[in-house]
Amino acid sequence: MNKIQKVKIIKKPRTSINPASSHIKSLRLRKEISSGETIFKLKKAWNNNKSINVSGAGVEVLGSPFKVCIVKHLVSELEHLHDVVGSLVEMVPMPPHETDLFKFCQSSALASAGKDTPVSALVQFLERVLRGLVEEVTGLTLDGAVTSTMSLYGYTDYLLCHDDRQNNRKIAFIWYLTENWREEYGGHLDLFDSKGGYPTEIVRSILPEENSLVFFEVCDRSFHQVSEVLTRSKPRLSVNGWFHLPTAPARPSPTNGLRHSTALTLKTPSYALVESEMCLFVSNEYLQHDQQIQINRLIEENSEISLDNFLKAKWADKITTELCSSNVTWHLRGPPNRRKYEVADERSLGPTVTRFLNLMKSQHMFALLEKMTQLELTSKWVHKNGEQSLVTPKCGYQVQRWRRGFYTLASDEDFCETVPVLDVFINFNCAEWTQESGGFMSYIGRGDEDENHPAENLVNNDPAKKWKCSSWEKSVSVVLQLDRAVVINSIDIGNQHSAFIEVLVGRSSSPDEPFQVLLVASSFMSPMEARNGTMGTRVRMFSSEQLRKPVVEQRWDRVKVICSQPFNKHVQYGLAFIALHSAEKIVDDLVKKPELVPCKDVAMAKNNLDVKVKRVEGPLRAKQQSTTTPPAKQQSTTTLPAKQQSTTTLPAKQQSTTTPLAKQQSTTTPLSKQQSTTTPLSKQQSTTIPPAKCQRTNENSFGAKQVMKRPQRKLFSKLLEGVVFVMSGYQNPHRAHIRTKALEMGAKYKTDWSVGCTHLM
Ligand SMILES: O=C(O)CCC(=O)C(=O)O
Ligand SMILES: [Fe+2]
Repeated sequence: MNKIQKVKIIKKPRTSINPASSHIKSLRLRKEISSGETIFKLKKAWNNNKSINVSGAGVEVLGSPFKVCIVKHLVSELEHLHDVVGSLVEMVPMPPHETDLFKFCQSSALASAGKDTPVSALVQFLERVLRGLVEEVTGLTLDGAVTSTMSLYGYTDYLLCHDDRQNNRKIAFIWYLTENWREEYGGHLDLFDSKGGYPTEIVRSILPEENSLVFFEVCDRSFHQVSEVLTRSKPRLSVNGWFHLPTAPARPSPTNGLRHSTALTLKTPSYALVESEMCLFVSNEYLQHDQQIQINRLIEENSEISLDNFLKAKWADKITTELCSSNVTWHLRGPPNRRKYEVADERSLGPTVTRFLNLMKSQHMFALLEKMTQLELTSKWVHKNGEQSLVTPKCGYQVQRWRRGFYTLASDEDFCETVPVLDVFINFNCAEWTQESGGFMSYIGRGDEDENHPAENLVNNDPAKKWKCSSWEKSVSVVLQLDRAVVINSIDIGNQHSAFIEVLVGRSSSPDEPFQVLLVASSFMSPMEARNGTMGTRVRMFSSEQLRKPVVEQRWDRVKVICSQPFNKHVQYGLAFIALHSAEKIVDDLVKKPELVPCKDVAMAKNNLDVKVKRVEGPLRAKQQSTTTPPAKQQSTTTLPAKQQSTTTLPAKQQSTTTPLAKQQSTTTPLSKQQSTTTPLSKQQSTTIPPAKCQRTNENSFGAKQVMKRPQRKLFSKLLEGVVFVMSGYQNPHRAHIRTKALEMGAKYKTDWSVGCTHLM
């Protein structure tokens, strides 16, 4: 039986537009730019870190805050440029992307477009003409290949402060393509000054004028951002990318994490306060035992909770008035590549706020939170190595003020890195807050794991790679395109924590016909296993008897796999592998180079999934941001340490609202390798942003969430306990090496697949 070399994922339908490459071929640099005299001046300034404005040629070089070159009217033929932009916008899908760092629409890498299309012609223009110009000005010899994408920033889109240092990028460029862009539309390219490796303030804002080009040297000072787009009238369009050095050694991307001390200083609770303060401030119902039990139950289930009217109205009002008073001194907190919001100087706070803060950091509040969460929040004697020590949880807090344009980037370092944390916050001055007002607090999972598990992994025969959803959704699906239609006689499926897997089939020749079920939804994990996270990597093999007749007797070239996990919301699930077998002979040549374009389902699912609150192996990350025009909003935040693991939540007795926002991934750089989808631009522009699980900014609502999970340590020799594996396709010595390692990790090895085997490697 031949193994069908799985798949390419459905390709975008051919557009009716004929290659408009002729337009692009006729794009020429405006001749004043490349005159010998201009280039000489620019080169000299660039090399000496000096600024020069060759105004006659419309070109400027900046020596600080880092080396930047700004070219106005890059190409001479504006009509041609309009044609090109028109074709590109129609041809290039630009799905929306959002992380804590950015929100915009972006195409996949333009270089992946087929030959003889307007896109490939544009890439050639970038690689030849633009690279030539950049090389002349900078004196660098650059790699022939450019990494480029098309980006579209709609209303309220932005890209926060970053330095572009990734993947050996040497020169970044942006070519702006929207006609008549005006100052009041926002979307400026802001350049930051820096000090000691940290961005400090914006020293230059560049208007993204049509047909202007900016390029700059990517270095540890190249901090820049795209300010929020403030117009609904048109999107900010650009082609942007990076040139690399030809033989730059591959080195890991700098983390850009620039470790910054946590915003909070941790303190032990105060014991001075009398308990009556608690009854004075906190609404009675939250002090009642049965309410606390109910709250605890909900926290156990969801790991977060929002308690409306946590404080008695009278006190909440007093606090609000004091916080809004002009007596309070607010300081902006940075650095801009990490956060931007204001923090109150404690000494300037009014008496009620101070009293309230004392309550929040008192042992009584710790005890109340302990009752609600069942986390260990009060001092405990701990026996360790025959000795007893008193462990006292600590808290850190801030009184923050948020307004339009403020943000924090997700970072575990905002919390203690090694200690689990309970995040607690209370909002003031946001009565009648609407969704339009923005300012949500969102909890997001690590996106970087998800980036490692794209659907492409299902076609790269690497057993270590899997396809996983990036955060929980009841079901996710992927469509695989085979090289030809065949009868599928049997299927092997390696599970990755899905409870059920269903396989459907279709034909590319009849795209409108619904998929037909080939393998009915089959159980891979019991509800108990799913909840406990055990036995999530079973392999099951389905013979033709287990596949549905008459479907199994017919030829199909599309395979849709639907995975679902209704029992455990906190697991990234998907497929480890799927192998389809056919008795028909498959022509090797056709199947060896599967082309993979993730289908819309995946891209959409990914977008949808990424925004959900999820719990993955690592700590959850937090994001706070305010992007629309709200009245000034105030938040106060208290973080308390915690110990146990728990999950997401909903409100106790009163309602808490979770409101849709947008998708977040926690990658720290704009996506340069996006999936392409079949969604035309016109559709995407009207795409509503996928829902996210966000904490609504409710007036006087109290929110709590455990944001870190302590990984359970396991002995190395037990890491693969319970795994019984067989190996296929590995040659010695690699084979022996893997086998030995797996055995050392507690797995059992079998030479052939048999009952009891759990993994096929
Ligand atoms: O569009 C711009 O002005 C800058 C884009 C950018 O910085 C990026 O994509 O990394
Ligand atoms: Fe950038």
